[in-house]
This record gives sequence, structure tokens and C-alpha cells, in this order.
Amino acid sequence: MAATILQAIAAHARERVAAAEEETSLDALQAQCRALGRAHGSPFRSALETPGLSFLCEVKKASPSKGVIAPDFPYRDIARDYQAAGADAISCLTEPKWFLGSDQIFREIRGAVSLPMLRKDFTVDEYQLYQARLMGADCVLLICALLDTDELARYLGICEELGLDALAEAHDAWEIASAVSAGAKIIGVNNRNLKDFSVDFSNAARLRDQIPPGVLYVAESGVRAPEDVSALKRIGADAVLVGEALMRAPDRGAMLSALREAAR
Ligand SMILES: O=P(O)(O)OC[C@@H](O)[C@@H](O)c1c[nH]c2ccccc12
Repeated sequence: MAATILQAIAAHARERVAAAEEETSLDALQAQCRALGRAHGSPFRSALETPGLSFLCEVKKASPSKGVIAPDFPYRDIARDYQAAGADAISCLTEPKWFLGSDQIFREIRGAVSLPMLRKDFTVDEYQLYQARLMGADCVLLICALLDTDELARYLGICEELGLDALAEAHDAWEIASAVSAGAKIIGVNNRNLKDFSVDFSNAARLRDQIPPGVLYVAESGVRAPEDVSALKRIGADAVLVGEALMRAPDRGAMLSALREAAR
């Protein structure tokens, strides 16, 4: 079977971890985290728990399916615009090869806004969880298609120790069941299939009932217009993750305001 792009991205993530470990060992990273102490307060989770639909706004220069989305990429200004227009949290891609993100971009945005931040990367190693804590992330992404239930549970345990929230991302009922049994408290259902990048906007709605009460529910990808937001609000999503539509908008603040209006 031909390797999917997801597998290629994951393999590259493993190489990135190996290269980073040459510089700083896992032990050293863990010691730095201990010195920093556990993060307090779960601001990411709290942002989702507030009544109404929360907006997770993504800072993303490129993607494997679309190539470069934002040639001009004033990422700090973009994050500030999101914050000014009422975003509840920011999702920042740090994957360098396909999404043209970086840890440095994350850190700079962290310094520019006060909103909770999701470090969006392809978690394949616990090393990345400690990295996330040290770059000031409030939440990490755990993609169920890359991790079995035991790994998910182990990573969720490390996140708990570090005081990080975790967004477990699923694409089908089976992956949701895995996330639930691993103990995920925030589950995202992606409308985009990461194996072939096709987007089926009804996916998040169709799988809504699979998410148990008490687990926060994030609908991800393919939100283009106010009516998409209203549809996700109707099914009782706690949050929506919007990337490309905001990144391409000539006036990002105005676009976010229009989307938020549709969620009222
Ligand atoms: O740009 P969109 O269609 O609004 O989608 C945003 C976000 O959901 C998408 O970037 C995403 C969802 N899950 C991911 C996992 C890895 C990288 C990216 C993603």
C-alpha cells in the first residue's frame, strides 16, 4: 500500500524529534519542565467551556492539500487580529515541511497574544509534549490515526502531569471510541480525512452523538461561511476550528466577526 501523506508527515516528525534530541535529551527537557512546574488553570479547556460556540482560530501558512495559503504571513499580526475580533483560542501549526510552521513562530505568537494556544503538530513521541510545555502551549494535538489507545492514554497522562490540555482528533466512530477509552476530555472531529485530505462537512455532525456527555466537542475543518457555523452550533458543538477561510480573508477580523455573529 502506498504510504499516505499522513504517514510521511509522521515519519518526518520522528526525524525532527531525533534531531532535537541530539541537541537536548529527553531527560534534560523533562528537568526543564520540572523546574517550570505544572501549568495551572487549563485556560484552553476553560475557553471551550464558556457558554456558546467557541472559536479556535488557526495560524497556518500552508497545508499539504492547498500548498501555500498565505504567501504574505504576518503571523503575529494575524494572531493579534484574531484576538481583537474575539477568538477564544489560537491554533498554531509548528510542522515545518508541509505546513511551513515552526516552534519559533509559535513562541513569537505566544509573546504577542494572551489567548490560550494549541500547539498543532503531529505528536508521535512524548518528547513533543515536553517541548510544547516549554514553548508555552496550553494544549497539544493528539491525532488518533497516529496513536493507538495505549499510546493515547500514556500521552494524556503526561499532559495531565504537565498541566497541558490535549485535543484528541478523530475522524470516525472507531477513533472516537479509542479517544474516549483512553480518557480524552476534549475530542475534535475532523471533517477532513487526513489520509486523502477529502473534506466532508457533514462528518462532524454525523458523529456528534458518539461523543459522551462531559467531553468537550470541537468540530474541525472546512468551515467557510456563516451558515457552516450555524449548522455546527445547532448540533451542539462546543467549539469550531477554523483555518483556511480566515487565513485567506482580506480582512480576517471582519471574517471572524461575521462567523461569530452566526453563532449567536
Ligand atoms: O483550514 P480549515 O479547513 O479551516 O481546517 C483547520 C484545521 O481543522 C486543520 O488545519 C486541521 C485539522 N486537523 C489537523 C491536523 C493537522 C494539521 C491540520 C489540521
